Amino acid sequence: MASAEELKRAAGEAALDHVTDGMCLGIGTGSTAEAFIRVLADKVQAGLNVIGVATSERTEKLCRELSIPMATLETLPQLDLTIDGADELDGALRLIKGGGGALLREKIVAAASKRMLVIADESKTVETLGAFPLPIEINGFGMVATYLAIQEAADGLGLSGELTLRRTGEDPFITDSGHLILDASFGRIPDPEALSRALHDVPGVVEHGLFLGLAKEALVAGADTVRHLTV
Ligand SMILES: O=C(CO)[C@H](O)[C@H](O)COP(=O)(O)O
Repeated sequence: MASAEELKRAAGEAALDHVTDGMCLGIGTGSTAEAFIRVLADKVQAGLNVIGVATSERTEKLCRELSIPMATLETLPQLDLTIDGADELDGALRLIKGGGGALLREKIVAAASKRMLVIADESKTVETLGAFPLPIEINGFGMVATYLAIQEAADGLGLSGELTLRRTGEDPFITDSGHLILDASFGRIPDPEALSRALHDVPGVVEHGLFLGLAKEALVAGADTVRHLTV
């Protein structure tokens, strides 16, 4: 049986077929995105000409270490393709992202791209989003008020569950943009669009990890093959 690492690498290798010379690439965050970055770096070494925009400081550092040419979204605000992992994807390619804490930049970069291609292994596919706790990036100011307002918004949709402040050891986890993350264990999310709107209506919510209508394609690595899903 293929290991998780092998599946991530298979998805990363399959993603290379979608990368062509001269592309401006959004580059995702997480272990699957890192598997892609490593195979991309080999191609760049062999002469592929691309320029990347990272979705996190961690990705930026790895890409630079591997000599992938990098730019910022300020200098390159329109990208051809973003390749990124996901924590969950459903049949309509709606995603939960942010397990690695990079959801805000990931969403900005994906939205600035003509295409978003998700890379994942089969374990990430679900019927209904929500088994993975939904990351919600919030401003530190008034965080208790924001916490309560999120609970109220979720209650209004019939969703309830724990909201947990993400930590690194004893300290709150701080995102690359200086915010906090609440991980929301709502369970099944039958109407992700309604939850997205409700969360965006809460002052203090900077962004959430529901990626809706952004990904039109995914490469999902299973034991025998990598499936190319489209919507
Ligand atoms: O959204 C993300 C980071 O914010 C990642 O894409 C997501 O957490 C999946 O990570 P991995 O490939 O390590 O399972």
